[in-house]
Amino acid sequence: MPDPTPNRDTSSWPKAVFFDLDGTLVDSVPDIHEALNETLASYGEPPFTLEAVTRMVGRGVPVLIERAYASLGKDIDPATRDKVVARFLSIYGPRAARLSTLNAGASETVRRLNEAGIAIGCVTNKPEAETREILAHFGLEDLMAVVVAGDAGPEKKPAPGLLLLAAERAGIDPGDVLFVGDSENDVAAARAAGMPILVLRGGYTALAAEDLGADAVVDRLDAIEPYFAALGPVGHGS
Ligand SMILES: O=C(O)COP(=O)(O)O
Ligand SMILES: [Mg+2]
Repeated sequence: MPDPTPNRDTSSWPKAVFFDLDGTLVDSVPDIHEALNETLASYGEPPFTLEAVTRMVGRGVPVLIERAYASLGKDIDPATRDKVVARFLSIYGPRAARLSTLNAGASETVRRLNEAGIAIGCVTNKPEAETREILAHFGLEDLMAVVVAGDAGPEKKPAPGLLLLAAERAGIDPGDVLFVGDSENDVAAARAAGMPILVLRGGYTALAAEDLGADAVVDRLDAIEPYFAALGPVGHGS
């Protein structure tokens, strides 16, 4: 048992919890996999396995397409890539939540924190339209104080800009926000933004969860709350 820390007031920390989307709130890769293969087929290219696509997700759609073509051993110039991105989104957009499922504890955790007065955000490299479609499909969009997606303007994660924009829009100091993600991009973005970071095991990364450099690793999203006291303004960084 950890020592009790009676003088530490962490009851008001965090003021907000931001969640990554793909691989964190939602296991979204089945829909990405299907749409990517349909996109590639339309250009006469062969399909990838679900596992291969899982390793391509995490840096946004343009990088997904670049990684797919790199895996095919093909160079792709920026103009062609943008055309393929547009085709992918036209296929993926209308059915981004058909095969996807919520990760264990996602809905309950977002609801409970929201009821406790903690502002909830979603900060993802995925574009906003598809992000909102997925959140709405799972009944989470209305619970979000802020949604900042990959096309919001700032450089995508691992840069900190999307997280900082979300904090600004929520009117909350970045140090009062906990970020929950699944990959090295999330950890790097959170560190650069000055936010503590928890990582969910089993997300979209080739690395072991313990090696991502997060403040802690959780097996399920409903296991994050016990970490609040330790990661709060006093505990963080100690
Ligand atoms: O769109 C992606 O590549 C990944 O999105 P994420 O930031 O929600 O993991
Ligand atoms: Mg992710």
